[in-house]
Amino acid sequence: MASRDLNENAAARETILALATGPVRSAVAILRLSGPASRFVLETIAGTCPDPRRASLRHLRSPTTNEILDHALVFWFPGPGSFSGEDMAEFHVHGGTAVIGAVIAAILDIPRCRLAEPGEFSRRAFLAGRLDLSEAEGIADLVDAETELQRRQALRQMDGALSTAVQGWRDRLVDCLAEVEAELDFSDEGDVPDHLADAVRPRVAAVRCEIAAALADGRRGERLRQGFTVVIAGAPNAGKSTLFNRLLQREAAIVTAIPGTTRDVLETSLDIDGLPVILIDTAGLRSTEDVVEKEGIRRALLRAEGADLVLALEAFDSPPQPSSWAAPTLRLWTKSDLRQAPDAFEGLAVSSTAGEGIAELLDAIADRAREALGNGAALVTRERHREALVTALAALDRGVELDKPPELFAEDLRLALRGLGRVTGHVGVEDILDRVFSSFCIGK
Ligand SMILES: Nc1nc2c(ncn2[C@@H]2O[C@H](COP(=O)(O)OP(=O)(O)OP(=O)(O)O)[C@@H](O)[C@H]2O)c(=O)[nH]1
Ligand SMILES: [K+]
Ligand SMILES: [Mg+2]
Repeated sequence: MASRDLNENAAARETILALATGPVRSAVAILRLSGPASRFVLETIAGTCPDPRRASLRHLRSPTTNEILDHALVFWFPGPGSFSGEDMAEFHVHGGTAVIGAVIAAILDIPRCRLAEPGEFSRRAFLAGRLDLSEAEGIADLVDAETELQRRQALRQMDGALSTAVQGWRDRLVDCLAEVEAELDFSDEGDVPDHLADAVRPRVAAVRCEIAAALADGRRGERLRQGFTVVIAGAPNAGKSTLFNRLLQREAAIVTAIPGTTRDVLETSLDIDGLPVILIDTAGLRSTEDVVEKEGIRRALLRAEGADLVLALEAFDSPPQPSSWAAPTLRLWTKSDLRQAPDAFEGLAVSSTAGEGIAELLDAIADRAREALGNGAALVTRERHREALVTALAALDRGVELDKPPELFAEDLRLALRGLGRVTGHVGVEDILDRVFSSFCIGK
C-alpha cells in the first residue's frame, strides 16, 4: 500500500515516546519510540545503536549528568520495515515508577522528542501505509479485548478480514466502472449500447447482495465489542444485590435486610464462556418520597429500558412488580431456599444463598448473549464501518435501477467506491482520523 500524503509530515518529524506497558509497578516496562531521532536517542542514552531487531543489554545513562539510570534491553527497529514505518526504538527497563520516570525525562531532554498522543504510533503506521484503517482499529480492539470472543473478533479484523472483503468488492466495482466508462468514451450521447448496462448490472447486483448480507448481521460485531448488558431489577429486598454478588463471586454490592439499600447503579463486567456480559445492579422499585432513592429508581428504570436483558426478580416477601419491560426479560423467583415458586410461575427459580438455579441462570444468560453477539466472525464491528457500507449500498441500489442512463450509473458506482474506501481509509480519511485514533490507548 502506498504511503498517504496527508498534511501530517510536520508532526511526523518529531520523535514520539510512550510507555507501552501499563502505568503500574511491574518487573519490566517497555518504552517505545518512533521518529527520525530514534537512533540518536539510542546512541545518547544507551551508548551505541544496537544491531537491528536484536536485543542488546546496555547501561542507560542520563545525557546531562552521565549518571547510570538502569540496566536495560534495548532494540533498534529501522524504518521502513518497522511497525510505524519510521525508525523506532524500544527500552525494556525495570518497571519501577522512578526508573520509568528517569528514563522518560532523559529522553524528553533530547530535542524534538515528545510524549505520544493516544494511538499516535498506529496513526503513523496508517499514514506510512503499513496498515489500513480497519486493521488499525483491529489492533485497538485487540488491546481492549477482555474476553475470548472479543479477542477472536479483534484478531480477525487486525488480520484484515473486513479489509479483504471490502477490497474484493472495490476491485469488482472498479472493473464494472471501467467498462461503463470505456463505453461512454466511445459512444455519442444517447448512443450507448443498452447491452453494456445489462452485462454489468448483474455483477454490480452481486456485490450489492454481499454487502447487504454483511450488514444484515444483527449488529453482532458492534455488540460483541460493547458487551451484553444484563440489568437486575425488582422490588426492594427481592434479592438483587445478593444475586449480583453471587454471579460475580465477590461482595461487590452492599446487602442488608433493609429495603432500599441500593441506590446507585452498580456495573461490572463478567466473562461467561468468552462472552462479555455487563452485569448491572439497581435500586429496588417502589414509590417513595425519598429524593435519593427516587433518583436511584429513575436510573434503574433508564438502564432497564436500554438493557439487552432484564432479570426481573420476584420473591415471596416482595411486592409484585410490573410484569412487562421494554427489553427482553427473564423472570426469576428468588430466595427459593425459603419458599418455592408458585406452580403458575413462568421463569427460573434461584437461591443466591443456597446456589439453586445459578448454573441454569448463567446458561440462560450465555444463550441469549451468544445469540446477540455471535461467535466473533462478524465483519462489521463499528458504527463507522456500518455508515460507510450503508452509503455504498444505497448508491448501488440506485445504480442497478433499470433504464438508468450510463452516466448516472457510473456516478453511482463512484459513490459506492467512495463509501467502501472510507472503511479502509483509502479515501476521505482526513475528517475521521482524529475520531478513530483518539480512542486508542497511549503507546499504540
Ligand atoms: N434466604 C435467602 N435470603 C436472601 C436471598 N437473597 C437475598 N436474601 C436476603 O434478602 C435480603 C435483601 O437482599 P438484597 O440483596 O439486599 O436485596 P435487594 O433486592 O438488593 O434490595 P434493595 O437493594 O434494598 O433493593 C437480605 O437480607 C438478603 O440476605 C436468598 O437467595 N435466600
Ligand atoms: K436490601
Ligand atoms: Mg440491592
